[in-house]
Amino acid sequence: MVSPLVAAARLQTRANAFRLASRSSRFYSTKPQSLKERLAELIPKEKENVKAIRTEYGAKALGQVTVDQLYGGMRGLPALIWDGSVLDANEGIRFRGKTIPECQDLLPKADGGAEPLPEALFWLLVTGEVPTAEQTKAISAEWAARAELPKFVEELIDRCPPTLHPMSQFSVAVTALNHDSAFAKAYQNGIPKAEYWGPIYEDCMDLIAKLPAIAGRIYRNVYGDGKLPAIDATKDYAWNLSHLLGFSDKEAFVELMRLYIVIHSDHEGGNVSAHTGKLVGSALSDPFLSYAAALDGLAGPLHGLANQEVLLWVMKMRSKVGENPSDQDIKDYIWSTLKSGQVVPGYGHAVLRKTDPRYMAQRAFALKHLPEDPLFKLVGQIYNIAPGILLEAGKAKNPWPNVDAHSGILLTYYGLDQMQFYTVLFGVSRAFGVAAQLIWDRALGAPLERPKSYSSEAIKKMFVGK
Ligand SMILES: CC(=O)SCCNC(=O)CCNC(=O)[C@H](O)C(C)(C)COP(=O)(O)OP(=O)(O)OC[C@H]1O[C@@H](n2cnc3c(N)ncnc32)[C@H](O)[C@@H]1OP(=O)(O)O
Ligand SMILES: O=C([O-])CC(=O)C(=O)O
Repeated sequence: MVSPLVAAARLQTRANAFRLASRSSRFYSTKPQSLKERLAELIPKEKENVKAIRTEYGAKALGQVTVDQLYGGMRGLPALIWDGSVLDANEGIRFRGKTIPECQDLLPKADGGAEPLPEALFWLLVTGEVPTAEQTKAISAEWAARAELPKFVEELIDRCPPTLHPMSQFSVAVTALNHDSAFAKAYQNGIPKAEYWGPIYEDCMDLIAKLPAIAGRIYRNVYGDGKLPAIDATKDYAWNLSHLLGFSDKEAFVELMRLYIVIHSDHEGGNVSAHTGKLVGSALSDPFLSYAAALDGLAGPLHGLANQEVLLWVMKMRSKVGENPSDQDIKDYIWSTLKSGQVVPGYGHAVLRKTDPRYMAQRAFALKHLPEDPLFKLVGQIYNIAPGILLEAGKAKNPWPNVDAHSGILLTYYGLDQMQFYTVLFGVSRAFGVAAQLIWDRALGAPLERPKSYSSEAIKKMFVGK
């Protein structure tokens, strides 16, 4: 049974597809309209839209800023613009207005696949439109064609000691891609501001295309014999990522990667990685430098590294309480974590106040593909217990699980059990949202970010006696 919302979105998509198909057959007899061509059409309209909003509402206030917000990590502070995705505290993420189930329903799939293709999600994030199957395939082919790494970047990764955390290796490699940045070169050659988005787009496409080769190389160097297969230009992005990691023979793993990249791609503008990418990009650092900075933020345990921390925590729990713990064993373990001053990884969120729909999407995947897996059952048991304890402890504003509470056990099931590597996969995914945002920021001429900071002394002086 399809909800009215999904049915309406489907109709809209079919209308879009029809419009696109007829436009492309009129103007491009052999090739479908490319993402860059569509973007070039959308940018002037969006510039007009922003101009109109600023003329009409530019002087309106969005609310008050409290002193607590300055000390409290700016929670709830309205400070950023990003159209790609919006997070509702109770409902979770929508990509260009579409929920995760709607994306699963509407976005093109691989032949024989059931999960949406990340290529299509990128198109959606950039344009707000669902691409046709043909356009999605064209992105797969384009990314495959751009996938090769410069030799010196391969050597740089090969020289990293295997003891260097995979996220640090990842960041080093992405930073080094700046060597060939089209934007950095164009800037040095005096490109005018109105044209920035063109080379930024090229860099973003290169960035996303090269991430599987970086991730695969790190994985094979640290956990294998360092030898990598060639990518297959006829396959999709997630298949090639799986192939470079050594898992493309498991069709369900490839499907997992498709879902994984889609759900981890973007989480509105204010999360640490997305905001870091935007901030660094605002200095006109190229997309490689901007995304390396974003990766460094993603590598923190309160953000993307939490997926590694969850699995470590679950494994430690298992070694303490055994394979089949009672509810009481789990309760005691969670309390011992809290009493020792640590967070329960995978639980809580800065914005969400209900179970993360990304957790639910992964749970649905597990119910379909690995319902009897003992680790999946354990994670489900923890889900039944942890929120009650976090509520009783009374500190966390959100006692429910986030995306990171589930991803590790899915990867472990398929044999990817090297948990230090997990955040690299998150980093491959998050590039989709950050890249889409960098393209639009430069297209719309977003300025250098520079908010005001205050000293505590200044705050006291402002309010003393008032
Ligand atoms: C992809 C992602 O980034 S999803 C998030 C991944 N991170 C994790 O799963 C780590 C565990 N969770 C947390 O640390 C937090 O919930 C965060 C960082 C995600 C959100 O932080 P905040 O917005 O500050 O949460 P909140 O306002 O609820 O925090 C209030 C208090 O509850 C604590 N708290 C929040 N979540 C948890 C948790 N899971 N376990 C224990 N304590 C928690 C906070 O540490 C804070 O304590 P303090 O007052 O002593 O500083
Ligand atoms: O939104 C946040 O702050 C953290 C998060 O879940 C993400 O970035 O995916």
